[in-house]
Amino acid sequence: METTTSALDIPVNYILGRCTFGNWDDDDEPTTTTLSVLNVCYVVKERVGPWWKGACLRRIRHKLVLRDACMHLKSGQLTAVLGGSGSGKTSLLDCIAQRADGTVSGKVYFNNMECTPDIAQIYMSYVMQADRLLPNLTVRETLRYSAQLRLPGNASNFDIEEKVSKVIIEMGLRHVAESRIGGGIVRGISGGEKRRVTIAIQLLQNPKILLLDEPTSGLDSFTARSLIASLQTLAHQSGKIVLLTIHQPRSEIFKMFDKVALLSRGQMVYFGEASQMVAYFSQLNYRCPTYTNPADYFIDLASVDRRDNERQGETEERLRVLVEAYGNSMLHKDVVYEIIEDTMKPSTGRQILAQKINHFRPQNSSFFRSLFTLLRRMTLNVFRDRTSYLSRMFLLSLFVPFICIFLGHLGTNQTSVQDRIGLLYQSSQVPAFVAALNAIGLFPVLRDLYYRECRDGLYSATTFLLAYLLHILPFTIFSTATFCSVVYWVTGLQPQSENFLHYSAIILFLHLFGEIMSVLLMGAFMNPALATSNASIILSASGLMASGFLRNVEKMIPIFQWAAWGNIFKYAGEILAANEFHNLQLTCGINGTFCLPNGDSYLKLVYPDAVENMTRNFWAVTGFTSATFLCVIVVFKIRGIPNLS
Ligand SMILES: Nc1ncnc2c1ncn2[C@@H]1O[C@H](COP(=O)(O)OP(=O)(O)OP(=O)(O)O)[C@@H](O)[C@H]1O
Repeated sequence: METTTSALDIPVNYILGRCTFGNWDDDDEPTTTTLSVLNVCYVVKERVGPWWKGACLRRIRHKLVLRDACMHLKSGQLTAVLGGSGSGKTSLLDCIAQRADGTVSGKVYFNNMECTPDIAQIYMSYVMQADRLLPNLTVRETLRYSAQLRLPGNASNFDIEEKVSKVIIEMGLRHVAESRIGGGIVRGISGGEKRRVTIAIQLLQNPKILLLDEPTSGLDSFTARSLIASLQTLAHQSGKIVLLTIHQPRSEIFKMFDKVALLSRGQMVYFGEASQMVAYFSQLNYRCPTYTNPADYFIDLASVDRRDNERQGETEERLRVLVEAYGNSMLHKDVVYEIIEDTMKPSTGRQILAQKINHFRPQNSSFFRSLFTLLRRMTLNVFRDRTSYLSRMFLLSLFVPFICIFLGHLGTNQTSVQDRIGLLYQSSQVPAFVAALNAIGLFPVLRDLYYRECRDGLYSATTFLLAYLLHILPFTIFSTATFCSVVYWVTGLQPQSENFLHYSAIILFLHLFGEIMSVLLMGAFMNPALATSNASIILSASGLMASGFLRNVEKMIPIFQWAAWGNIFKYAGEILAANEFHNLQLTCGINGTFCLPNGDSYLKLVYPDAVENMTRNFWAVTGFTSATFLCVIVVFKIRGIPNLS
């Protein structure tokens, strides 16, 4: 294999090595990486005005978030982006990682080659502010599943275990490797350890560049210091570029930075060696007082004081002078000169790199491998969560005693007709509702993890949703079987096994439909509470309008009749009615009042063609459930991946 080093400073065998068995980890290959940011400007659109005016009527305001940001970073450096709240730190990382929502101009170069989303996905890892981890897995399991999703398909189990153990040691997680992550209800590892797990996940891919947004937020100062020390070691020993944003670093942390970028309202006030910062500002007559943390002093210096107009004017003028001074400084000119000089170099390796890029995306690990990894991870997560597990298995069964006690054995007299209708109505509604409730408890955390991993390019919406559907299927089948077995036989519905199977199949489909509908709404709305209320309204309105148990559909106004054709409950209702009332013998009273001699007379009145349409209706129910699942995939694809912090 060729071992020449391209002009991009990436050995060709590094690229090729990723697809060779056992050689996907390039730790032993010394490479110099550069990351250059040249005159990056970032503009976002904001809609102004009350929401009820809608997207079209609200005025659009363009906001300049970053202006002419320039940075030149080399491997082995730990760089911090400092600045007050809203100064553009996160936006700068978003632009570098090619994840910005708005319009970006200027250039970002990776090893002197213009950075594209493909390059960013392969060589950069982005640790967002929030830890999105499954609470019921241990640290090692979390990393193992992540490795299976991230590493190339030819990585063996041994390779994966080795890599996982390595990052566990690297991030100082050995003592909690077998502990659960934990969450809001179950206590698990500490906040600092969760941050380390999140970083460790990104390190699995052995990125050349590690971007971290506020890695120390929410941590006490000791934990924050030890985390930054680990990142410093990572940069210095592994030769990575580590770029992080940080709020109020204590002075010991400040000393660990090799370089610092200071931002104020999207403009650079300083970019250079951390050790030169005090001298630079002293020469501008802003001397950091003795015994003052330089980071605090510089962040204050770069912030606008908005307490009153006078102070705002003063601080804005000071910032204008500082920005101008930095723009005219040799420090800035050297950075720009260095970037331009580097990018002018001939780069024969670019085409090779460009050709290879498509082959080494993480999602190129096979569809089935991703699907089974997700399936195993989701199943383990639900098995470990006692509440979710019990609720999935037995929540539907909780309704059984109520139904059985309330209705008892139905018999065949005239009043049993109404009891049957009530039972069938409840049978169609309850499973769908219970499924929606189960989804609300479990899906949001999986969805947020999907958003993060999908943004990292690990798998698609289809793989995720298919894995979700497959992992709930055994629970859905079990809880339906338990519910139907008791309700059906205790209440004494038609005793033939064929009828029981028809009844159970419809309950299974409705149970599944409720879950899929709920997932669809959680794809459309970020807020799970909003999704739940919408799911409840849709399911009750559908059952009310289309099932025919509360009101004969034929007697409704035409618009409702047409709408019923597009509703799964119409077909499910017809099947349940035909299944129960066809060939059912009823007894009449002795006082000669109106009497239905058998179930078919009831069907003739309310569901005239239900028996003939059984097969068609079964196909319709199957089709509706499948089509709703396809709609979920479409909704997730259209909605895209929100830029979660
Ligand atoms: N997509 C967007 N839509 C609207 N405004 C945005 C968007 N992205 C960034 N901004 C605005 O740009 C400014 C900088 O945001 P950014 O999140 O980068 O700041 P920050 O320095 O990271 O702040 P903090 O330290 O508080 O997280 C803010 O005023 C923010 O509201």
